[in-house]
Amino acid sequence: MPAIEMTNPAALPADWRDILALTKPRVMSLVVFTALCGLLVAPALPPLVLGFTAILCIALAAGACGALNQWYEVELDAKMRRTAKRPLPAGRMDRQSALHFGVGLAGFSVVLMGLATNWLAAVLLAASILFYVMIYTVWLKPRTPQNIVIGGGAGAFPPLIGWVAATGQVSALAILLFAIIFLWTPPHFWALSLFVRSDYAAAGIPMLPVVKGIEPTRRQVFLYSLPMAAAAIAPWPLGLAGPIYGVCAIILNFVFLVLAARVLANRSTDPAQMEPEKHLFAFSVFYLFALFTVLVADRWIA
Ligand code: HEM
Ligand SMILES: CC(C)=CCC/C(C)=C/CC/C(C)=C/COP(=O)(O)OP(=O)(O)O
Repeated sequence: MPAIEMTNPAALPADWRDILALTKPRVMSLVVFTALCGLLVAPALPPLVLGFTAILCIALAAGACGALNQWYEVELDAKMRRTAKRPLPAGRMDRQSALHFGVGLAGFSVVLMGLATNWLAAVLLAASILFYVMIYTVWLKPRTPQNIVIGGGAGAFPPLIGWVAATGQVSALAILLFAIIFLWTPPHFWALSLFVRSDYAAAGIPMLPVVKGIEPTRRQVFLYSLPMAAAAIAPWPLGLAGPIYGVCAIILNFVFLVLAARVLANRSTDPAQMEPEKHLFAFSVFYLFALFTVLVADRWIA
């Protein structure tokens, strides 16, 4: 645990914007959306109230992850331009409150999930929170550039949990949805890490471009994009999704691969000239929203 207390009592208390910021709402939006899509493409739909409760639980759990991550990383966040204005490093909230908020949300979301849907969904939810906080944030992130490959698995759970909340069991499409996000995470994050490399270097976090350099990271971005595209298109040939999904998935993945190839071809080491990396990062977020949207549309229209 970071040793120093970053609290600046003069700036307390936090307002609702800080509490919201603690949950990383922009990231949470995609986590929740993929969970909702996992629930909506499952073979059996739960009653509306239970479905809504399941998605609420996943949102609260994702918020807990954000709060616990920021509680643990207050010193690191203070060293990076991108994160220095967060409520804890900026001194607008005290660490103890963030810890209580995170633990409370985590416990509440898991128990509510178990009571409202089923205990397999609750166990998977608890495992994702523990995975993100303990395996990714505490263990791997400060130690190895493979942190996001292994630890990023936590972010791949939401559609699987949505599916299990609806059906009580795991099946092939749910596992494929997990695989798509698992393989999507490295290009998503490493594209960003290339143009904020100096932040990670300043904070001493061993992200790939800091440890191995820019060119190897660009190669990894492209290499992970290939199996990601295969996993994303696979539901169509496997008969788990129809042609609407198949055609849209091919187009989305084609664009993704073109942008990843532009990253691979970029020779600049100056963040100001890393347009291909910025484009791929921005597109990666749109891509996942769009891919999951067409999966649901395909299921509901066809
Ligand atoms: C270990 C895995 C991951 C890492 C290290 C990572 C890292 C990041 C970082 C550093 C940002 C920058 C924006 C910020 O400061 O909030 C970001 C943005 C974002 N990430 Fe990830 N991410 C990961 C996985 C995911 C997953 C699984 C999802 C959702 C399925 C996701 C969705 C998003 C979204 C929606 C944004 C916001 C982009 C924006 O602000 O426009 N990320 N990610
Ligand atoms: C089912 C469930 C609850 C899953 C949620 C898992 C989750 C929160 C996934 C998102 C991953 C994420 C925010 C990574 C940010 O990396 P970082 O923490 O290194 O980013 P930072 O540098 O911005 O703090």
